[in-house]
Amino acid sequence: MPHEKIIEASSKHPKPADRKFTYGTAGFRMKADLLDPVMFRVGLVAALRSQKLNSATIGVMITASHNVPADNGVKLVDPMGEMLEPAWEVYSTTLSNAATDEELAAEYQKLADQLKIDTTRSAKVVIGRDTRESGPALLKALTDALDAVGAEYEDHGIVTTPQLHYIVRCINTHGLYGNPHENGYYEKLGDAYKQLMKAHGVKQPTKFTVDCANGVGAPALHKLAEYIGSDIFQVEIVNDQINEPSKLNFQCGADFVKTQQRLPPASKVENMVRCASLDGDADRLIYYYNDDKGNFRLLDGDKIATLAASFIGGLAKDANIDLNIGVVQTAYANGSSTDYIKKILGLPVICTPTGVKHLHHAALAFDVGVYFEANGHGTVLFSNNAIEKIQELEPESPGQAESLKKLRIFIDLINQTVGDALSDLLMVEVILAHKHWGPKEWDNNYTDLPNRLVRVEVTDRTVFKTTDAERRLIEPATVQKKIDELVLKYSKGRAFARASGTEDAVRVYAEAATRGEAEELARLVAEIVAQY
Ligand SMILES: CC(=O)N[C@H]1[C@@H](OP(=O)(O)O)O[C@H](CO)[C@@H](O)[C@@H]1O
Ligand SMILES: [Mg+2]
Repeated sequence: MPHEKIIEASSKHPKPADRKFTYGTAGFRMKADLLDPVMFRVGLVAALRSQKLNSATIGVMITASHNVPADNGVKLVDPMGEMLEPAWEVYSTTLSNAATDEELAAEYQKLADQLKIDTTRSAKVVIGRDTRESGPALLKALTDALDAVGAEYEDHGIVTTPQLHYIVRCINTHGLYGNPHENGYYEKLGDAYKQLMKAHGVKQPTKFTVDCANGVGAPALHKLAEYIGSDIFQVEIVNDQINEPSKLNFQCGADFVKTQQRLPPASKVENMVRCASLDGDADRLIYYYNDDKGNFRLLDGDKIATLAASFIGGLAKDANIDLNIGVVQTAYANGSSTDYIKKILGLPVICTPTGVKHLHHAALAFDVGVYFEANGHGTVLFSNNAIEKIQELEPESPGQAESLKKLRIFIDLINQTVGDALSDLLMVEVILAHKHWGPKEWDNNYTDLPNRLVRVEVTDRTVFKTTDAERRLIEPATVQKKIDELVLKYSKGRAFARASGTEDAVRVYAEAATRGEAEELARLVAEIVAQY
Protein backbone atom coordinates (compact mmCIF):
# COMPACT_ATOMS: atom_id res chain seq x y z
CA MET A 1 0.00 0.00 0.00
CA PRO A 2 1.75 3.22 -1.18
CA HIS A 3 0.13 5.34 1.55
CA GLU A 4 3.31 7.04 2.73
CA LYS A 5 4.62 7.46 -0.81
CA ILE A 6 1.41 9.18 -1.87
CA ILE A 7 1.57 11.58 1.08
CA GLU A 8 5.24 12.34 0.46
CA ALA A 9 4.76 12.87 -3.29
CA SER A 10 1.49 14.78 -2.89
CA SER A 11 3.19 17.26 -0.56
CA LYS A 12 5.00 18.61 -3.64
CA HIS A 13 1.62 19.28 -5.30
CA PRO A 14 -0.53 20.88 -2.57
CA LYS A 15 -4.19 21.70 -3.25
CA PRO A 16 -5.24 25.30 -2.52
CA ALA A 17 -7.91 25.35 0.20
CA ASP A 18 -10.26 27.69 -1.67
CA ARG A 19 -10.57 25.71 -4.89
CA LYS A 20 -13.22 23.16 -5.92
CA PHE A 21 -12.53 21.09 -9.04
CA THR A 22 -15.06 19.27 -11.22
CA TYR A 23 -14.44 16.72 -13.96
CA GLY A 24 -16.74 18.19 -16.64
CA THR A 25 -17.76 17.70 -20.29
CA ALA A 26 -14.15 17.63 -21.39
CA GLY A 27 -12.30 16.56 -18.24
CA PHE A 28 -10.71 19.14 -15.95
CA ARG A 29 -10.09 22.48 -17.62
CA MET A 30 -8.90 25.72 -15.97
CA LYS A 31 -6.11 28.27 -15.78
CA ALA A 32 -2.92 26.23 -16.12
CA ASP A 33 -1.40 27.57 -12.89
CA LEU A 34 -4.25 25.98 -10.90
CA LEU A 35 -3.89 22.54 -12.45
CA ASP A 36 -0.77 21.14 -10.71
CA PRO A 37 -2.55 19.36 -7.79
CA VAL A 38 -5.30 18.14 -10.13
CA MET A 39 -2.72 16.55 -12.45
CA PHE A 40 -1.18 14.70 -9.53
CA ARG A 41 -4.56 13.37 -8.42
CA VAL A 42 -5.53 12.40 -11.98
CA GLY A 43 -2.38 10.27 -12.01
CA LEU A 44 -3.68 8.33 -9.00
CA VAL A 45 -7.08 7.90 -10.68
CA ALA A 46 -5.51 6.68 -13.93
CA ALA A 47 -3.50 4.06 -12.03
CA LEU A 48 -6.58 2.89 -10.12
CA ARG A 49 -8.62 2.79 -13.37
CA SER A 50 -6.00 0.58 -15.00
CA GLN A 51 -5.83 -1.73 -11.99
CA LYS A 52 -9.64 -1.92 -11.88
CA LEU A 53 -9.65 -2.97 -15.55
CA ASN A 54 -7.15 -5.83 -15.18
CA SER A 55 -4.16 -3.62 -15.93
CA ALA A 56 -5.58 -2.36 -19.23
CA THR A 57 -3.75 0.73 -20.49
CA ILE A 58 -5.43 4.04 -19.68
CA GLY A 59 -4.70 7.30 -21.55
CA VAL A 60 -4.08 10.70 -20.02
CA MET A 61 -4.28 13.69 -22.39
CA ILE A 62 -3.01 17.05 -21.20
CA THR A 63 -4.87 19.64 -23.24
CA ALA A 64 -7.37 22.47 -23.13
CA SER A 65 -8.51 22.09 -26.71
CA HIS A 66 -9.80 25.36 -28.16
CA ASN A 67 -9.29 27.37 -24.97
CA VAL A 68 -6.87 30.30 -24.66
CA PRO A 69 -3.12 29.59 -24.22
CA ALA A 70 -3.20 30.37 -20.47
CA ASP A 71 -5.56 27.45 -19.85
CA ASN A 72 -4.78 23.77 -19.71
CA GLY A 73 -6.68 20.66 -18.80
CA VAL A 74 -6.62 16.92 -18.57
CA LYS A 75 -8.89 14.10 -19.63
CA LEU A 76 -8.74 10.33 -19.16
CA VAL A 77 -9.13 7.84 -22.02
CA ASP A 78 -10.69 4.41 -21.44
CA PRO A 79 -9.24 1.18 -22.92
CA MET A 80 -11.13 1.21 -26.23
CA GLY A 81 -10.16 4.84 -26.76
CA GLU A 82 -13.53 6.08 -25.58
CA MET A 83 -14.29 8.85 -23.07
CA LEU A 84 -13.95 8.01 -19.36
CA GLU A 85 -16.85 6.03 -17.86
CA PRO A 86 -19.12 8.64 -16.15
CA ALA A 87 -18.91 7.07 -12.67
CA TRP A 88 -15.13 7.67 -12.74
CA GLU A 89 -15.69 11.34 -13.50
CA VAL A 90 -17.18 11.52 -10.01
CA TYR A 91 -14.26 9.60 -8.47
CA SER A 92 -11.85 11.96 -10.23
CA THR A 93 -13.71 14.94 -8.79
CA THR A 94 -13.67 13.45 -5.29
CA LEU A 95 -9.92 12.71 -5.29
CA SER A 96 -9.12 16.11 -6.80
CA ASN A 97 -10.90 17.86 -3.94
CA ALA A 98 -9.23 16.01 -1.04
CA ALA A 99 -8.09 18.89 1.16
CA THR A 100 -4.76 17.50 2.47
CA ASP A 101 -2.12 14.93 1.50
CA GLU A 102 -3.31 12.63 4.29
CA GLU A 103 -6.96 13.00 3.21
CA LEU A 104 -5.93 12.27 -0.38
CA ALA A 105 -4.18 9.05 0.62
CA ALA A 106 -7.25 8.09 2.67
CA GLU A 107 -9.65 8.86 -0.23
CA TYR A 108 -7.39 6.83 -2.56
CA GLN A 109 -7.57 3.82 -0.24
CA LYS A 110 -11.31 4.30 0.33
CA LEU A 111 -11.93 4.24 -3.43
CA ALA A 112 -9.71 1.17 -3.86
CA ASP A 113 -11.59 -0.62 -1.08
CA GLN A 114 -15.01 0.49 -2.36
CA LEU A 115 -14.25 -0.74 -5.90
CA LYS A 116 -12.32 -3.80 -4.70
CA ILE A 117 -9.16 -2.77 -6.55
CA ASP A 118 -5.95 -4.70 -5.95
CA THR A 119 -3.49 -1.81 -5.75
CA THR A 120 -0.55 -4.20 -5.90
CA ARG A 121 -1.29 -5.24 -9.47
CA SER A 122 0.40 -3.43 -12.37
CA ALA A 123 -1.04 -0.16 -13.66
CA LYS A 124 -0.36 1.00 -17.24
CA VAL A 125 -0.77 4.53 -18.53
CA VAL A 126 0.08 6.32 -21.78
CA ILE A 127 0.39 10.09 -21.87
CA GLY A 128 0.02 12.77 -24.55
CA ARG A 129 -0.07 16.54 -24.49
CA ASP A 130 -0.79 19.41 -26.82
CA THR A 131 1.59 22.30 -27.52
CA ARG A 132 0.79 24.44 -24.50
CA GLU A 133 3.76 25.92 -22.58
CA SER A 134 2.38 24.61 -19.28
CA GLY A 135 2.42 21.02 -20.56
CA PRO A 136 5.89 19.83 -19.41
CA ALA A 137 5.44 21.00 -15.78
CA LEU A 138 2.01 19.38 -15.59
CA LEU A 139 3.47 16.20 -17.04
CA LYS A 140 5.89 16.15 -14.06
CA ALA A 141 3.00 16.40 -11.58
CA LEU A 142 1.32 13.49 -13.34
CA THR A 143 4.41 11.27 -13.39
CA ASP A 144 5.15 12.05 -9.72
CA ALA A 145 1.82 10.40 -8.90
CA LEU A 146 2.42 7.47 -11.23
CA ASP A 147 5.85 6.92 -9.66
CA ALA A 148 4.35 7.10 -6.15
CA VAL A 149 2.03 4.19 -6.91
CA GLY A 150 4.52 2.28 -9.06
CA ALA A 151 2.57 2.59 -12.32
CA GLU A 152 4.24 1.88 -15.69
CA TYR A 153 3.85 4.72 -18.16
CA GLU A 154 4.82 5.77 -21.69
CA ASP A 155 5.01 9.43 -22.67
CA HIS A 156 4.06 9.89 -26.34
CA GLY A 157 4.95 13.57 -26.18
CA ILE A 158 3.11 16.17 -28.28
CA VAL A 159 0.25 14.43 -30.09
CA THR A 160 -3.30 15.34 -31.02
CA THR A 161 -6.04 14.26 -28.64
CA PRO A 162 -7.47 11.78 -31.18
CA GLN A 163 -3.99 10.30 -31.70
CA LEU A 164 -3.78 9.45 -28.01
CA HIS A 165 -7.25 7.89 -28.11
CA TYR A 166 -6.06 5.85 -31.14
CA ILE A 167 -2.85 4.71 -29.35
CA VAL A 168 -4.82 3.55 -26.29
CA ARG A 169 -7.15 1.43 -28.42
CA CYS A 170 -4.22 -0.05 -30.39
CA ILE A 171 -2.46 -1.09 -27.18
CA ASN A 172 -5.54 -2.67 -25.65
CA THR A 173 -6.39 -4.54 -28.86
CA HIS A 174 -2.78 -5.79 -29.06
CA GLY A 175 -2.22 -4.03 -32.37
CA LEU A 176 -5.44 -5.22 -33.98
CA TYR A 177 -6.67 -1.63 -34.29
CA GLY A 178 -3.30 -0.36 -35.55
CA ASN A 179 0.35 0.17 -34.64
CA PRO A 180 0.31 1.86 -31.20
CA HIS A 181 2.24 5.01 -32.02
CA GLU A 182 1.99 8.28 -33.91
CA ASN A 183 3.50 6.87 -37.11
CA GLY A 184 1.06 3.96 -36.96
CA TYR A 185 -1.73 6.54 -37.00
CA TYR A 186 -0.37 8.22 -40.15
CA GLU A 187 0.16 4.87 -41.85
CA LYS A 188 -3.36 3.60 -41.11
CA LEU A 189 -5.24 6.76 -42.11
CA GLY A 190 -2.85 7.63 -44.95
CA ASP A 191 -2.96 4.17 -46.54
CA ALA A 192 -6.78 4.16 -46.43
CA TYR A 193 -6.89 7.62 -48.00
CA LYS A 194 -4.44 6.65 -50.76
CA GLN A 195 -6.42 3.49 -51.61
CA LEU A 196 -9.72 5.37 -51.76
CA MET A 197 -8.26 8.23 -53.80
CA LYS A 198 -6.70 5.88 -56.34
CA ALA A 199 -9.94 4.00 -56.85
CA HIS A 200 -11.57 3.98 -60.27
CA GLY A 201 -13.07 7.23 -61.45
CA VAL A 202 -12.04 9.38 -58.50
CA LYS A 203 -11.41 13.01 -59.38
CA GLN A 204 -7.95 14.31 -58.50
CA PRO A 205 -8.37 16.67 -55.52
CA THR A 206 -7.55 20.34 -55.97
CA LYS A 207 -5.42 22.29 -53.52
CA PHE A 208 -7.11 23.50 -50.34
CA THR A 209 -6.16 25.46 -47.23
CA VAL A 210 -6.12 24.17 -43.65
CA ASP A 211 -5.84 26.50 -40.65
CA CYS A 212 -4.27 24.54 -37.76
CA ALA A 213 -5.05 27.05 -34.97
CA ASN A 214 -1.28 27.28 -34.27
CA GLY A 215 -1.75 24.03 -32.39
CA VAL A 216 -0.71 20.40 -32.40
CA GLY A 217 -2.73 19.73 -35.56
CA ALA A 218 -0.03 21.57 -37.53
CA PRO A 219 2.93 19.17 -37.07
CA ALA A 220 0.51 16.26 -37.31
CA LEU A 221 -0.95 17.48 -40.61
CA HIS A 222 2.53 18.19 -42.02
CA LYS A 223 3.53 14.59 -41.23
CA LEU A 224 0.27 13.16 -42.59
CA ALA A 225 0.58 15.18 -45.82
CA GLU A 226 4.18 14.04 -46.24
CA TYR A 227 3.16 10.41 -45.77
CA ILE A 228 0.32 10.65 -48.29
CA GLY A 229 2.22 12.64 -50.92
CA SER A 230 1.38 15.86 -52.71
CA ASP A 231 0.18 14.10 -55.86
CA ILE A 232 -3.16 13.27 -54.19
CA PHE A 233 -3.14 15.59 -51.17
CA GLN A 234 -2.35 19.22 -52.04
CA VAL A 235 -2.79 21.19 -48.84
CA GLU A 236 -1.64 24.66 -47.89
CA ILE A 237 -1.15 24.62 -44.13
CA VAL A 238 -1.63 27.98 -42.40
CA ASN A 239 -1.53 29.06 -38.74
CA ASP A 240 1.06 26.42 -37.86
CA GLN A 241 3.16 28.61 -35.54
CA ILE A 242 3.37 26.16 -32.62
CA ASN A 243 6.61 27.78 -31.38
CA GLU A 244 4.68 30.94 -30.53
CA PRO A 245 2.40 29.66 -27.71
CA SER A 246 0.50 32.94 -27.42
CA LYS A 247 -0.87 32.37 -30.94
CA LEU A 248 -2.68 29.12 -30.01
CA ASN A 249 -6.35 29.41 -31.05
CA PHE A 250 -5.82 33.20 -31.37
CA GLN A 251 -7.96 34.66 -34.19
CA CYS A 252 -7.97 31.24 -35.84
CA GLY A 253 -9.13 27.66 -35.42
CA ALA A 254 -12.44 25.84 -35.69
CA ASP A 255 -13.97 27.60 -32.68
CA PHE A 256 -13.09 31.07 -34.03
CA VAL A 257 -14.57 30.31 -37.47
CA LYS A 258 -17.74 28.71 -36.07
CA THR A 259 -18.46 31.45 -33.52
CA GLN A 260 -17.24 34.47 -35.58
CA GLN A 261 -18.66 33.08 -38.87
CA ARG A 262 -15.72 34.50 -40.84
CA LEU A 263 -12.30 33.51 -42.20
CA PRO A 264 -9.32 33.67 -39.84
CA PRO A 265 -7.63 37.03 -40.65
CA ALA A 266 -4.37 35.23 -41.55
CA SER A 267 -6.08 33.06 -44.16
CA LYS A 268 -5.89 34.70 -47.57
CA VAL A 269 -7.91 32.53 -49.95
CA GLU A 270 -9.56 32.99 -53.33
CA ASN A 271 -13.29 32.66 -53.77
CA MET A 272 -14.69 29.15 -54.22
CA VAL A 273 -11.60 27.48 -52.65
CA ARG A 274 -12.54 25.09 -49.86
CA CYS A 275 -10.88 25.77 -46.50
CA ALA A 276 -10.83 23.94 -43.22
CA SER A 277 -9.96 24.82 -39.64
CA LEU A 278 -8.90 22.49 -36.84
CA ASP A 279 -9.14 23.44 -33.18
CA GLY A 280 -6.18 23.58 -30.80
CA ASP A 281 -5.98 19.85 -30.08
CA ALA A 282 -7.24 18.76 -33.53
CA ASP A 283 -10.39 17.01 -32.43
CA ARG A 284 -12.77 19.43 -34.12
CA LEU A 285 -13.11 20.35 -37.81
CA ILE A 286 -14.97 23.06 -39.70
CA TYR A 287 -14.97 23.66 -43.47
CA TYR A 288 -15.89 26.96 -45.14
CA TYR A 289 -15.36 29.02 -48.30
CA ASN A 290 -16.03 32.42 -49.84
CA ASP A 291 -18.59 32.04 -52.63
CA ASP A 292 -18.21 33.60 -56.08
CA LYS A 293 -19.42 36.92 -54.66
CA GLY A 294 -16.96 36.76 -51.78
CA ASN A 295 -19.61 35.91 -49.19
CA PHE A 296 -18.46 33.69 -46.34
CA ARG A 297 -20.16 30.27 -46.28
CA LEU A 298 -19.80 27.86 -43.34
CA LEU A 299 -19.69 24.08 -43.84
CA ASP A 300 -20.03 23.05 -40.18
CA GLY A 301 -20.50 19.78 -38.31
CA ASP A 302 -24.05 19.40 -39.62
CA LYS A 303 -22.77 19.71 -43.21
CA ILE A 304 -20.02 17.14 -42.52
CA ALA A 305 -22.52 14.73 -40.96
CA THR A 306 -24.95 14.99 -43.88
CA LEU A 307 -22.10 14.56 -46.40
CA ALA A 308 -20.85 11.42 -44.61
CA ALA A 309 -24.35 9.95 -44.17
CA SER A 310 -25.17 10.55 -47.81
CA PHE A 311 -21.94 8.93 -49.05
CA ILE A 312 -22.06 5.91 -46.75
CA GLY A 313 -25.74 5.39 -47.54
CA GLY A 314 -24.89 5.45 -51.25
CA LEU A 315 -22.04 2.98 -50.83
CA ALA A 316 -24.27 0.61 -48.83
CA LYS A 317 -26.94 0.79 -51.53
CA ASP A 318 -24.42 0.10 -54.32
CA ALA A 319 -22.93 -2.72 -52.23
CA ASN A 320 -26.43 -4.10 -51.78
CA ILE A 321 -25.80 -4.49 -48.05
CA ASP A 322 -28.46 -3.88 -45.43
CA LEU A 323 -27.03 -1.53 -42.80
CA ASN A 324 -28.99 0.39 -40.20
CA ILE A 325 -27.50 3.86 -40.73
CA GLY A 326 -28.47 6.73 -38.45
CA VAL A 327 -27.39 10.28 -37.60
CA VAL A 328 -26.98 11.74 -34.11
CA GLN A 329 -27.24 15.49 -33.50
CA THR A 330 -27.78 17.93 -30.63
CA ALA A 331 -30.33 20.73 -30.34
CA TYR A 332 -27.76 23.08 -31.91
CA ALA A 333 -28.05 21.29 -35.26
CA ASN A 334 -29.61 23.53 -37.89
CA GLY A 335 -33.25 22.58 -38.54
CA SER A 336 -32.56 22.37 -42.28
CA SER A 337 -29.90 19.70 -41.71
CA THR A 338 -32.32 17.57 -39.69
CA ASP A 339 -35.01 17.93 -42.36
CA TYR A 340 -32.49 16.99 -45.11
CA ILE A 341 -31.39 13.84 -43.26
CA LYS A 342 -34.96 12.71 -42.57
CA LYS A 343 -36.72 13.75 -45.78
CA ILE A 344 -34.02 13.58 -48.46
CA LEU A 345 -31.64 10.92 -47.14
CA GLY A 346 -34.48 9.01 -45.47
CA LEU A 347 -32.38 8.27 -42.40
CA PRO A 348 -33.34 8.36 -38.70
CA VAL A 349 -32.05 11.21 -36.56
CA ILE A 350 -31.52 11.01 -32.78
CA CYS A 351 -31.10 14.19 -30.74
CA THR A 352 -28.99 14.00 -27.56
CA PRO A 353 -27.74 16.47 -24.94
CA THR A 354 -24.58 18.41 -25.78
CA GLY A 355 -21.24 16.65 -25.23
CA VAL A 356 -19.64 14.02 -27.46
CA LYS A 357 -20.03 11.31 -24.81
CA HIS A 358 -23.84 11.54 -25.29
CA LEU A 359 -23.65 11.50 -29.10
CA HIS A 360 -21.06 8.71 -29.10
CA HIS A 361 -23.24 6.55 -26.86
CA ALA A 362 -26.34 7.14 -29.02
CA ALA A 363 -24.43 6.39 -32.25
CA LEU A 364 -23.56 2.92 -30.93
CA ALA A 365 -27.24 1.94 -31.42
CA PHE A 366 -26.81 1.89 -35.21
CA ASP A 367 -24.83 -0.37 -37.53
CA VAL A 368 -23.33 2.88 -38.79
CA GLY A 369 -23.78 5.86 -36.46
CA VAL A 370 -22.82 9.26 -37.88
CA TYR A 371 -22.49 11.81 -35.12
CA PHE A 372 -21.36 15.44 -35.24
CA GLU A 373 -22.02 18.47 -33.11
CA ALA A 374 -22.59 21.63 -35.15
CA ASN A 375 -19.21 22.91 -33.91
CA GLY A 376 -17.37 20.13 -35.76
CA HIS A 377 -16.86 17.52 -33.05
CA GLY A 378 -17.74 14.09 -34.43
CA THR A 379 -16.98 10.84 -36.18
CA VAL A 380 -18.63 7.79 -37.75
CA LEU A 381 -18.99 4.55 -35.76
CA PHE A 382 -19.23 1.13 -37.43
CA SER A 383 -20.59 -1.57 -35.09
CA ASN A 384 -18.83 -4.93 -34.89
CA ASN A 385 -21.93 -6.43 -36.50
CA ALA A 386 -21.68 -4.00 -39.41
CA ILE A 387 -17.94 -4.62 -39.81
CA GLU A 388 -18.51 -8.37 -39.91
CA LYS A 389 -21.31 -7.99 -42.48
CA ILE A 390 -19.13 -5.73 -44.66
CA GLN A 391 -16.13 -8.07 -44.38
CA GLU A 392 -18.10 -11.28 -45.06
CA LEU A 393 -20.63 -10.34 -47.77
CA GLU A 394 -19.82 -12.08 -51.06
CA PRO A 395 -20.30 -9.62 -53.97
CA GLU A 396 -22.29 -10.78 -56.98
CA SER A 397 -21.08 -8.12 -59.42
CA PRO A 398 -17.97 -5.98 -60.03
CA GLY A 399 -19.87 -2.85 -58.98
CA GLN A 400 -20.95 -4.42 -55.73
CA ALA A 401 -17.41 -5.67 -55.12
CA GLU A 402 -16.00 -2.16 -55.67
CA SER A 403 -18.48 -0.57 -53.23
CA LEU A 404 -17.90 -3.23 -50.60
CA LYS A 405 -14.14 -2.72 -50.92
CA LYS A 406 -14.57 1.03 -50.44
CA LEU A 407 -16.74 0.47 -47.35
CA ARG A 408 -14.05 -1.81 -45.88
CA ILE A 409 -11.33 0.81 -46.48
CA PHE A 410 -13.58 3.59 -45.23
CA ILE A 411 -13.70 1.89 -41.82
CA ASP A 412 -9.89 2.27 -41.55
CA LEU A 413 -9.99 5.88 -42.72
CA ILE A 414 -12.13 6.97 -39.79
CA ASN A 415 -10.89 7.18 -36.21
CA GLN A 416 -13.59 5.14 -34.45
CA THR A 417 -12.50 6.18 -30.96
CA VAL A 418 -13.35 9.88 -30.91
CA GLY A 419 -13.97 12.93 -33.07
CA ASP A 420 -10.77 13.41 -35.04
CA ALA A 421 -10.23 16.52 -37.18
CA LEU A 422 -7.54 14.94 -39.39
CA SER A 423 -9.48 11.73 -39.95
CA ASP A 424 -12.64 13.73 -40.68
CA LEU A 425 -10.63 15.95 -43.05
CA LEU A 426 -9.50 12.92 -45.07
CA MET A 427 -13.06 11.57 -45.04
CA VAL A 428 -14.47 14.83 -46.46
CA GLU A 429 -11.74 15.00 -49.11
CA VAL A 430 -12.43 11.39 -50.20
CA ILE A 431 -16.18 12.03 -50.44
CA LEU A 432 -15.84 15.31 -52.37
CA ALA A 433 -13.42 13.61 -54.79
CA HIS A 434 -15.80 10.68 -55.32
CA LYS A 435 -18.75 13.03 -55.91
CA HIS A 436 -16.64 15.43 -58.06
CA TRP A 437 -17.95 18.21 -55.79
CA GLY A 438 -16.45 21.53 -54.82
CA PRO A 439 -17.63 23.46 -51.75
CA LYS A 440 -20.59 24.98 -53.62
CA GLU A 441 -22.06 21.62 -54.67
CA TRP A 442 -21.60 20.35 -51.11
CA ASP A 443 -23.23 23.46 -49.69
CA ASN A 444 -26.18 23.15 -52.08
CA ASN A 445 -27.42 19.95 -50.39
CA TYR A 446 -29.53 22.16 -48.15
CA THR A 447 -29.60 25.78 -47.00
CA ASP A 448 -29.08 26.54 -43.31
CA LEU A 449 -31.83 28.47 -41.63
CA PRO A 450 -30.42 31.77 -40.41
CA ASN A 451 -29.44 31.28 -36.78
CA ARG A 452 -27.78 32.95 -33.83
CA LEU A 453 -26.05 31.58 -30.72
CA VAL A 454 -25.95 33.99 -27.76
CA ARG A 455 -24.05 33.67 -24.46
CA VAL A 456 -26.07 35.10 -21.54
CA GLU A 457 -24.52 35.89 -18.13
CA VAL A 458 -26.90 34.98 -15.29
CA THR A 459 -26.69 34.94 -11.48
CA ASP A 460 -26.80 31.15 -11.23
CA ARG A 461 -26.86 29.08 -14.42
CA THR A 462 -27.69 25.92 -12.48
CA VAL A 463 -31.29 27.08 -11.99
CA PHE A 464 -31.80 26.41 -15.71
CA LYS A 465 -32.79 22.75 -15.95
CA THR A 466 -33.72 21.12 -19.25
CA THR A 467 -35.38 18.01 -20.63
CA ASP A 468 -35.91 16.45 -24.10
CA ALA A 469 -32.21 16.53 -25.07
CA GLU A 470 -31.89 20.08 -23.69
CA ARG A 471 -34.53 21.39 -26.08
CA ARG A 472 -36.98 22.40 -23.36
CA LEU A 473 -36.61 24.07 -19.99
CA ILE A 474 -38.43 22.63 -16.98
CA GLU A 475 -37.00 25.25 -14.63
CA PRO A 476 -37.40 28.21 -14.14
CA ALA A 477 -41.06 27.22 -14.68
CA THR A 478 -42.36 30.19 -16.67
CA VAL A 479 -39.46 30.60 -19.10
CA GLN A 480 -40.26 27.79 -21.54
CA LYS A 481 -43.87 29.00 -21.88
CA LYS A 482 -42.58 32.47 -22.81
CA ILE A 483 -40.11 30.98 -25.31
CA ASP A 484 -42.90 28.90 -26.88
CA GLU A 485 -45.11 32.00 -27.23
CA LEU A 486 -42.27 33.91 -28.90
CA VAL A 487 -41.35 31.09 -31.30
CA LEU A 488 -44.92 30.91 -32.59
CA LYS A 489 -44.53 34.43 -33.99
CA TYR A 490 -41.73 33.46 -36.40
CA SER A 491 -41.89 31.38 -39.57
CA LYS A 492 -39.72 28.27 -39.07
CA GLY A 493 -38.86 29.64 -35.66
CA ARG A 494 -37.06 27.48 -33.09
CA ALA A 495 -35.26 28.51 -29.93
CA PHE A 496 -33.94 27.01 -26.72
CA ALA A 497 -31.92 28.00 -23.68
CA ARG A 498 -29.59 25.73 -21.70
CA ALA A 499 -26.90 26.14 -19.07
CA SER A 500 -23.40 25.77 -20.49
CA GLY A 501 -21.40 22.81 -19.17
CA THR A 502 -18.07 24.52 -19.80
CA GLU A 503 -18.67 28.22 -19.05
CA ASP A 504 -20.53 30.16 -16.33
CA ALA A 505 -23.33 31.24 -18.66
CA VAL A 506 -26.58 30.20 -20.33
CA ARG A 507 -26.50 29.65 -24.08
CA VAL A 508 -29.47 30.74 -26.20
CA TYR A 509 -29.88 29.36 -29.73
CA ALA A 510 -32.47 30.63 -32.19
CA GLU A 511 -33.21 30.06 -35.87
CA ALA A 512 -35.95 31.39 -38.17
CA ALA A 513 -36.80 31.86 -41.85
CA THR A 514 -34.87 35.16 -42.14
CA ARG A 515 -31.68 36.57 -40.60
CA GLY A 516 -33.60 39.46 -39.04
CA GLU A 517 -36.15 37.18 -37.40
CA ALA A 518 -33.44 34.81 -36.10
CA GLU A 519 -31.54 37.73 -34.56
CA GLU A 520 -34.71 39.20 -33.02
CA LEU A 521 -35.89 35.84 -31.62
CA ALA A 522 -32.45 35.21 -30.09
CA ARG A 523 -32.39 38.69 -28.58
CA LEU A 524 -35.88 38.38 -27.07
CA VAL A 525 -35.19 34.94 -25.59
CA ALA A 526 -31.87 36.21 -24.20
CA GLU A 527 -33.70 39.11 -22.56
CA ILE A 528 -36.04 36.66 -20.78
CA VAL A 529 -33.12 34.50 -19.63
CA ALA A 530 -31.05 37.50 -18.48
CA GLN A 531 -33.73 38.33 -15.86
CA TYR A 532 -32.55 35.35 -13.75
C1 LIG B 1 -22.47 25.47 -28.32
C2 LIG B 1 -21.22 24.66 -28.17
O1 LIG B 1 -20.37 24.61 -29.04
N1 LIG B 1 -21.09 23.97 -27.01
C3 LIG B 1 -19.88 23.20 -26.77
C4 LIG B 1 -19.41 23.41 -25.34
O2 LIG B 1 -20.44 22.93 -24.46
P1 LIG B 1 -21.34 23.92 -23.58
O3 LIG B 1 -22.03 23.03 -22.56
O4 LIG B 1 -22.32 24.56 -24.55
O5 LIG B 1 -20.42 24.96 -22.97
O6 LIG B 1 -18.24 22.65 -25.10
C5 LIG B 1 -18.46 21.22 -25.21
C6 LIG B 1 -17.14 20.52 -24.85
O7 LIG B 1 -16.16 20.94 -25.72
C7 LIG B 1 -18.92 20.89 -26.63
O8 LIG B 1 -19.21 19.51 -26.71
C8 LIG B 1 -20.18 21.70 -26.97
O9 LIG B 1 -20.56 21.50 -28.34
MG1 LIG C 1 -10.74 20.19 -29.09
